[in-house]
Amino acid sequence: MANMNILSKGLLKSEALKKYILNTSAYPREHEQLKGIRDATAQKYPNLCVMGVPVDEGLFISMLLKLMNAKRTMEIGVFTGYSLLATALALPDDGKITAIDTSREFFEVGLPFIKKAGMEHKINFIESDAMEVLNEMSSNEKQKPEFDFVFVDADKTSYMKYHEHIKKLVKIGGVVAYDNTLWLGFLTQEEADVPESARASRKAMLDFNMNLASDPCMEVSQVSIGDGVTLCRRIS
Ligand SMILES: C[S@@+](CC[C@H](N)C(=O)[O-])C[C@H]1O[C@@H](n2cnc3c(N)ncnc32)[C@H](O)[C@@H]1O
Repeated sequence: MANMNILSKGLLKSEALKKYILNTSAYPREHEQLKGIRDATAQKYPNLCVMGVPVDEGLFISMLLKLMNAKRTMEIGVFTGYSLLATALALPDDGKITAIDTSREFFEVGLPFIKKAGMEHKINFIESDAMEVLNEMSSNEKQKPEFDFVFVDADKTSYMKYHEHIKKLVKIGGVVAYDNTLWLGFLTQEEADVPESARASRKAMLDFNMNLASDPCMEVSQVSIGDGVTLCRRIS
């Protein structure tokens, strides 16, 4: 019973801390057009708006990109463009983002805010299944792109397949960031306690995390921000 109390206090504290971080350092620093995307998404897709990266994660990605001097990036899983615009704002004026999503409709919700921020010229949006684009890029031996940074935030069951391609497309010293690697906290629960709709992704994420932990090509750091972001720096 005593242990339960400590545990529940810990969880409550962590929710309170999350709010504290958002209110103190994240919301006040959110770019006006990013807030525009967040509000427009909540209005248009009230049940899906949690798909966008949270504000503190957007700031984290922005900081990382600037520290790396990233110029050429790829994003898999754009939705309405929150992380995409956070990335575009962090890149230099001649920076370029290859942005892939199966839905142009989602992307178009955020596009007016991307335009207002003056960032459209940095973005090449491709409406496609990500595997098709990755297959094509990987098979083009003559002009294989070399990305400084790749952000992956699409279907969780495909992360392992994406990784096999991306690790050859990111340059040595470049970084791949995988979102949702804590998968809503379900990873540490028994499968029977997890809603059926989340089980396939939970299993895929458990396998993916295990696989990354022993990937000799990557230095790995799993960061507990948002729903978990795993940073992989290519070392060979
Ligand atoms: C979690 S949302 C991305 C959120 C986004 N990063 C943001 O900050 O708003 C996942 C997106 O992945 C896209 N997606 C799912 N499966 C995909 C696939 N196989 N190829 C490309 N995009 C995919 C969905 O259409 C959806 O927009």
